[in-house]
Amino acid sequence: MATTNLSAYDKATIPNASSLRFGIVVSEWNPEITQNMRKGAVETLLDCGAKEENIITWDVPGSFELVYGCKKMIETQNVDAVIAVGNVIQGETKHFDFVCDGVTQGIVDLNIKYDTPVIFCVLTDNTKQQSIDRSGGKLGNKGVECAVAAIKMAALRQI
Ligand SMILES: Nc1c(NC[C@H](O)[C@H](O)[C@H](O)CO)[nH]c(=O)[nH]c1=O
Ligand SMILES: CC(=O)[C@@H](O)COP(=O)(O)O
Repeated sequence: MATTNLSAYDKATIPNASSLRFGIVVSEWNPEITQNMRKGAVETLLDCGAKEENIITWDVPGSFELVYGCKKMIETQNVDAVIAVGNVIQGETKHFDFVCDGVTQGIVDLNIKYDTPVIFCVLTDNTKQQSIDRSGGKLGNKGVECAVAAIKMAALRQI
């Protein structure tokens, strides 16, 4: 059963992001996918009131490096939330499993260790087409979904 549209959101249900700072850490693997998600995330943050100067974007080599990149973003950039953007596609070997497990557990650990939410914007797909469909294709854009999550979690952090 395919997922629902990832890009649907109701601004009336989203806090205003005008006072919030966001970090976005983007994997360079599969850039045609990750750049589309980054673009969707930035456009959504801006649409919900975020200021362009309050969105800091860094690149890392691959999804496995997202964990360290998000760690440094939290430690040095005074952000209210971080969006980790990556795309892992199954190849011939078990490497897919280890990368996915590593980035997943690493982001979980960051959410436990730091008081800054890290949003899991990592597509872990069987095929390239699945990734295309979820990064601005027929199923929407994961970056949009994760930008909304980042705003909501940043607002929760301020309680
Ligand atoms: N195959 C994919 C990778 N592999 C690279 C790792 O993420 C990592 O950079 C390397 O193992 C060095 O530590 N990364 C992705 O993001 N997507 C892939 O499909
Ligand atoms: C997720 C990966 O690292 C994978 O795309 C690499 O491909 P392979 O498993 O064929 O080496």
